[in-house]
Amino acid sequence: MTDPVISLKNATVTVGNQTEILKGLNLDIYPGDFITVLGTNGAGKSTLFNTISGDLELSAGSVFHQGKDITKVPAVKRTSFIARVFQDPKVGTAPRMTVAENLLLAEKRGSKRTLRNRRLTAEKLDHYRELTAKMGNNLEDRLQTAAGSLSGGQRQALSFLMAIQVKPGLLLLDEHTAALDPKTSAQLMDATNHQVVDNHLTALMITHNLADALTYGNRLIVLNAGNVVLDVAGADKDALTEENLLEYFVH
Ligand SMILES: Nc1ncnc2c1ncn2[C@@H]1O[C@H](COP(=O)(O)OP(=O)(O)OP(=O)(O)O)[C@@H](O)[C@H]1O
Repeated sequence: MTDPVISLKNATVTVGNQTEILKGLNLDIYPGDFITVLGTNGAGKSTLFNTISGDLELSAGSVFHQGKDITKVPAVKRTSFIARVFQDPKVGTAPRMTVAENLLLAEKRGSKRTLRNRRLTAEKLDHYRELTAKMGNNLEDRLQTAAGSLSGGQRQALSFLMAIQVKPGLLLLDEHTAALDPKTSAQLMDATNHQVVDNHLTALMITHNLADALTYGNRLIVLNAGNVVLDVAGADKDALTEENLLEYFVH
């Protein structure tokens, strides 16, 4: 069987007065997995992402990347293979730079982010126009607009494109459509799905939207009190209903 992209073994995070917020969690993420992640507030979803990205150290257990132990590898080094999109449209883009400049900046994942010695050629602009047009929200007409002047939906679409500009080994989507109005959110979700599927990305997506969790992805996990309480894929996932899922939402 193929090696997992990321493996968490007995991942444990303890804070303050011995409070465990991840409790010996085990999870194997395989190439091409698109996993929707559900769970009550405080279940440990963001903590899970923080341990994968390296922003939070494990108190016990290990993280492996393609079989290599990366438990002690800092977040900054993991950006060469892990990309993340956050809930807040303001995070992830440089507000004073144009959309095109932001995309140019994102072309070198993991290395120092500078525009020195890099130029926006006509060829690049054509490529960015094509890329942004796929997001379905007229971002392609705003390539020369400062990111800070975009609508929330356009800015989030830009953050998303920047995250996948260089294909990441793993894409972490941290409620990336939650701050948007329902129509914009649905539209970005649809574009996200196309990009993940068409580019064979491996992705985890935290959402509180049960319908989205059921509709998208090949696999679904539910976290509760710092552990995975449901992990289903394929036909088992397809057979799930929102009522089934609610049974796992216990405080
Ligand atoms: N650095 C920290 N110190 C103390 N407690 C923390 C810390 N980080 C998270 N927690 C606690 O750990 C639990 C899990 O938090 P986490 O943010 O991972 O939950 P979540 O599932 O992402 O929740 P939400 O859906 O509200 O975003 C919560 O009870 C939270 O208050």
